[in-house]
Amino acid sequence: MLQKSASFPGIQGPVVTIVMDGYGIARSDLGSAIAAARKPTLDKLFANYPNITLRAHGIAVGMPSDEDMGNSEVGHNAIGAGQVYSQGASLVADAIASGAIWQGAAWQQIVAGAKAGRSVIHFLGLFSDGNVHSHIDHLRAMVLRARDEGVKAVRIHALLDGRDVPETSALDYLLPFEAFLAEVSSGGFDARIASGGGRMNITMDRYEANWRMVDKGWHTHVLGEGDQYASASAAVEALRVRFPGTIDQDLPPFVIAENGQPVGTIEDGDSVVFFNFRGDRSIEITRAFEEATFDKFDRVRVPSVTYAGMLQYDGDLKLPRRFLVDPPAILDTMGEWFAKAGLTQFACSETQKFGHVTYFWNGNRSNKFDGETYQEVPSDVVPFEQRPWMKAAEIADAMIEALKSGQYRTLRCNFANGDMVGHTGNFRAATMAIEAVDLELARILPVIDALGGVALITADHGNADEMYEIDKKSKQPAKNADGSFKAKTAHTLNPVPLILYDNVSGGKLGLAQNATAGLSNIAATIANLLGFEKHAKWDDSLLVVK
Ligand SMILES: O=C(O)[C@H](O)COP(=O)(O)O
Ligand SMILES: [Mn+2]
Ligand SMILES: [Mn+2]
Repeated sequence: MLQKSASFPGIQGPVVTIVMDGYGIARSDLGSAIAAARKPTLDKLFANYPNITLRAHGIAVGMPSDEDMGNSEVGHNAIGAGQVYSQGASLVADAIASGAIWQGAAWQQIVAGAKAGRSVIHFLGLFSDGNVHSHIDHLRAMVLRARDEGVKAVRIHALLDGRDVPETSALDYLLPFEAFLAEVSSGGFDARIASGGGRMNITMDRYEANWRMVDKGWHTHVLGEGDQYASASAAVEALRVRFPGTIDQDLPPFVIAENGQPVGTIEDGDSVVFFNFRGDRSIEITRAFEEATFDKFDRVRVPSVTYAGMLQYDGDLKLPRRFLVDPPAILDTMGEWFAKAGLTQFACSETQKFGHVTYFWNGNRSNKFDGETYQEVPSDVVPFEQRPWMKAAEIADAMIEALKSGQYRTLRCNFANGDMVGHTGNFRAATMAIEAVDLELARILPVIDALGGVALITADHGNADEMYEIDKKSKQPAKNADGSFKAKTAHTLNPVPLILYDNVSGGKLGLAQNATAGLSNIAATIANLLGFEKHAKWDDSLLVVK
């Protein structure tokens, strides 16, 4: 049981955590949609309330190195668990480096399954080195291992990124990889890219926002239906001419064919590895491969395959059944321990981030703890640069209603705007996204005051704080040939804010900045605000009681 705090009785009213997804602290105003936004409420918060910065990238959130940006999964895991676990990116890299992955039953079944059939392994996943959902080096290692174990053919189904990496970088990955595949295709081994498309166009939907994407992906990868090209790089070049201005993540699907025949449809007896390690965008396609009865779209033909995910994406649902590397065992989350203490908890976001404040928050578990209530506001299915306000107002409505109901001791929400609009690379829309969040904070905070509560306002990682690519050499914003700035769609390496909105303690409470303060210190801070000591496993609280 969590112990009652000896030094602080806890806030009488509700304790609220607001995650502004993708809101980092920019190093420079140039290129920051946050600096360019009109945000009087946030300006007042930074000027008048205790606030510090938190590390939200790299080793501080369980990534392999400090070159790795943060992301929603590792960020919400660290917030919710109050601890830092080695995350998928690190676990897979380590399993490959040590060779443990090849000794595991899942890899051996993938190889044995393929050999019992046509001896084909399909590798499907996000084709970049973003290290948010996947890493191309993991794919390369698996192709080589498959060859060395005597598999006859591999087929790669490449989801183009442009969201965790520069927005038109697909050829930087495809051309060297095609050369690599050509080089290893000898002595009876045949390795080719068979299909692909932009990750926000096909296959990688999340939280059931738009099953149509998965439907299109199935038709592309499994059935081999769609526009045909001679190679993936030729497809990308042609699609860029046909759809000018379309960035990689949005490119339409393509199928690689020879003499009119797709080179890599997925057939009975094949093996399939979905090589993303992150779960949110892996679950729907995995369900399409694994579920016997399935009503999300017409699969037309369901090949009988040996299927594995890089990790298990949902431990509660056991999805997928077979996986190459064990996921981090995230234990003792604040959701669990607050439930054990009998606290009522409310979580809300719109579809695009709903799982972030529920499933990621609770250590990648889809089942609720006792006393938790979840509310999902359905997201629009549109390009978010066209609706930068997204569902911020509706999330605020839900939070205000939940607050006023008096039913919840602690509440949390995620505003998707800074992140989802930041990923479009549209600077103007991103400023509006931040302005929308600011407007809604101005609605929620007075309600918290009226109830005698407090709020922690923070973020999971940066995004809208850096909307221009930074040139690696000069460290300055990079420019296009025409002199305009190069739009950046990915997350940033910047820290995030932690603001304590407190009008009830009379200045008794503050936040302690220290060199290692990070997202994993938030759980203990919330526990203290609720009047509890932190769980022994959680990183230290940042709350100062004067
Ligand atoms: O999945 C995505 O949209 C991006 O790769 C990462 O964004 P998120 O980590 O904020 O979800
Ligand atoms: Mn995020
Ligand atoms: Mn993001």
